[in-house]
Amino acid sequence: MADTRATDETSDNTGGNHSSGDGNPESREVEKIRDLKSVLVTSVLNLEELDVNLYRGTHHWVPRSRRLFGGQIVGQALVAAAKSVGDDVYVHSLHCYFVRAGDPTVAVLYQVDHIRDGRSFMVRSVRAIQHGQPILICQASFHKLQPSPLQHQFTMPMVPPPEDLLTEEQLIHLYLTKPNVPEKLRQFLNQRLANEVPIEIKPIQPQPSLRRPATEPRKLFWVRAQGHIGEGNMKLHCCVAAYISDYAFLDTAMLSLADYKAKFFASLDHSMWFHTTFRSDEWMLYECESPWAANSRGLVQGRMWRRDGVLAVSCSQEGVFRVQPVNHRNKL
Ligand SMILES: CC(C)(COP(=O)(O)OP(=O)(O)OC[C@H]1O[C@@H](n2cnc3c(N)ncnc32)[C@H](O)[C@@H]1OP(=O)(O)O)[C@@H](O)C(=O)NCCC(=O)NCCSC(=O)CCCC(=O)O
Repeated sequence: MADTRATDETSDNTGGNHSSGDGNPESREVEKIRDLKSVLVTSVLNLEELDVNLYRGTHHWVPRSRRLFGGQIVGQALVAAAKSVGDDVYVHSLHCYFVRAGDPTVAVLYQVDHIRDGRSFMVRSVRAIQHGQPILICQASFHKLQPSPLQHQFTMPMVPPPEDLLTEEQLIHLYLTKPNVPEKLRQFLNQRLANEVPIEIKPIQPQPSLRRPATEPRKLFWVRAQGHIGEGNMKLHCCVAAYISDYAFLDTAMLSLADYKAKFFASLDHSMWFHTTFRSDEWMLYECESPWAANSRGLVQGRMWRRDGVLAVSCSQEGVFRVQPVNHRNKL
């Protein structure tokens, strides 16, 4: 398969061959941020080894729900599992259940069990533990590279390139310059700007306001890790993709329902399939859709495309949604 990744010469020392260096001060600022090593690599996915097959992870960003971000727990579980396999195998899939809410005030322990080492495949089971109890159980399977003539993939949807689109932050700044933005909405948007999510997003069809009509439960956005990671460590890019894949994914299921908000929602499980090499610090198109929702649950499926059209990762997740009608008089 074609591989359009930047070489280390162009990416490690210069901040990569990213296209925002057009001479204007805002772009230079963005470029400076891109030069910094991603916090995902320097801290979030940098687990401390406590004992054989036992690791400790800490947090960087905690969602407004005050429960740990699911993508962080999955990403860290995959880091722990990947430490127990050699460099000649790559994760091809993982399957997780979120069984308890994560407590953001304490670290998470990751205990790895070696389930089987086969000739081609190796399977690991990881338990993420807090307060002596599992918060996540994860099975991850690794595979040697075994090329085969059996090859196909869907075609990437046609969308504008990331260079033609604004980031979520830029869209919020733009929106806040409008007159008559309700105070509650202004507060909400300023809170979003203060969020230190280590992910950058460029929506293909930005929602102009929070008051939106019901639509087809499908959305597309460009996404990448904030900061620089560089080429070379495919295991690490898979762990970063696991982190990224859970962000802004589950709410796809809510798009079909207008005039309701989720008073409680959480992901129940998360599965991923890794198909080929990619860079998680380069823009990837995340195509998210929800084929079904009912009975307080919704299913979402996602595909992450490299910008050269290669399907890199597939994901799926089911979540629980407890919804209530929005009172539009008090609505943001
Ligand atoms: C999924 C649950 C909650 C299931 O546990 P449970 O004891 O069976 O909980 P539950 O009974 O469903 O209660 C949960 C909540 O739902 C309420 N509830 C229960 N039944 C009803 C009803 N009929 N009507 C209205 N509300 C109902 C309950 O009162 C609970 O609410 P509460 O927590 O008390 O406010 C649990 O296993 C859990 O917390 N697992 C961890 C889930 C998690 O933390 N996932 C990862 C984080 S979510 C994420 O990262 C998504 C991405 C977010 C993003 O895009 O920013």
